[in-house]
This record gives sequence, structure tokens and C-alpha cells, in this order.
Amino acid sequence: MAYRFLEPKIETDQPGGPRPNLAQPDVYTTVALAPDTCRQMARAVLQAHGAGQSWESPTRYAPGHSSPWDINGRFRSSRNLKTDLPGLDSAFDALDRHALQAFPLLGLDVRHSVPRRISDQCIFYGAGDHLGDHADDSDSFQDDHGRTVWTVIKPQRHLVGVLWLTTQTADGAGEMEFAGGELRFNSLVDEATGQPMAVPPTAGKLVVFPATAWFRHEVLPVRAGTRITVTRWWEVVPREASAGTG
Ligand SMILES: O=C(O)CCC(=O)C(=O)O
Ligand SMILES: [Fe+2]
Repeated sequence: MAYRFLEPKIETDQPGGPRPNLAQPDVYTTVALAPDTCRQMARAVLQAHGAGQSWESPTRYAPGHSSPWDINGRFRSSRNLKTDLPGLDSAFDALDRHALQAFPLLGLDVRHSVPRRISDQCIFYGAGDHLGDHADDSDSFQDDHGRTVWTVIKPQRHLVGVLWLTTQTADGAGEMEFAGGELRFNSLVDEATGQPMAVPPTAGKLVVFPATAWFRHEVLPVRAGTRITVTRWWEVVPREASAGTG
């Protein structure tokens, strides 16, 4: 399928930061890990969650602030877990292995630039949970015409990778399954139908894409089951600057 961008309104862009390559309206997707590997990691996450070791995901909005993406008065309703649970390092390693593949989406050349890890996240979504439309490097507000305007607030976030540990199915009834919960890119629309790109999550699949508002995205509500993701953000720096830091 071929996609095109809907241009976002960006109020404050990132001076000197990488710009999206408008000739590549796409995200990088691959299957990187075996289902059994993901099952072990997902078990560790479920166990930690069951033991009360998860906490409400922070939202970028101040209390009382609302957005058009709220459901039941909330912008996001997922929960976070610590990222050093047993086995999760293989998910982060897989993300690192694939980060370079998304460089062309930012017009970057792997001969000159390298990804440098900024931060990690592990998220748990149960039935009814969602994450509203957002860009990973920006805050957003509605202007007087009701248009969404983006402002970069995390200028070091250039790339993001998301790896799924559980699988979307029609009813989400299995232990490692969920229903709903597509990752939808609202500014990347199918040229033929105008519909936004929606990635159906599968255990072991990952996506890597730029953190800018051109790749704004949301997690549609999970209807049943458990949706678990592992996320890493990278800054992209010149190769010379990274010398000696591995
Ligand atoms: O859970 C996902 O699929 C995406 C998570 C995400 O977009 C984020 O944490 O910024
Ligand atoms: Fe995101």
C-alpha cells in the first residue's frame, strides 16, 4: 500500500534536528523475536503487574487539562512497569538492532550518524485502555480553529521503536492475546482510501519511526485481553560524536 502525509501544524520545530524525509511516508516494520521469547517476557510483566508493581502511565497533560483524544476523561489509561524485568533486555537488543533501518525516514545516512539511547519504557494495557493521539517529541494544543498544533518539548527524541509482546486477535481471549489496540498513524494516510495507517500488533513484531509530529500516533482502545509493549527512544548523533561511548 502507498501512503501520503497529512502535513501537521508544527509551531516550534526543533532547530537543527533531523527532518522527516517527505519522500518516505512509511514506518519501518519487521518481526524480530520468536513468540516463545515474547511469551517469557510477557509472563514476567504479568507477574510484576499482578504483584502490584505497575503504576499509572504519566500523561503529558496537567491535571484538569483535556484533549480531543480523551476517553472517559483521560488521555491515556495504560500502566508502566520497570524496564529491567527478567528477559526484557532481549526486546531492547532487538530494537537496537533495527533502529538503523529507520534512518532513511529521517533522511539520515548510517555512514554518518548513529542512534544513542535516550530512555526506555514498558507499558501494560488492559481492557478499555488506550493512548490518545500524540507525537513522542511534542506537546500539542488546539488553536482557535480547533486545529492541533505541535511544539517540540523533547528535542533529543529523534527515533522511537515499539516492540509488542502479545498478539492482537479477533476476540483477544488467549492468555497472550488482546482485541482492538491497533497502533494508528493519523498523519500517514492510504493514498487510495484516505484511511490512516493502522499496524495490527503481533508478539515479536516491532516498528521504528521518527518521533516528530509527522508520525503522530495513537493506541486505539483495547477491547479485551492484555496488550504489552516495550519502547525505546534514541537521539541520532554524528558518528564522530559517539566515538568512545560504544
Ligand atoms: O504501545 C504502543 O503501541 C505505543 C506506545 C507509544 O506510542 C508511546 O508510549 O509513546
Ligand atoms: Fe508514542
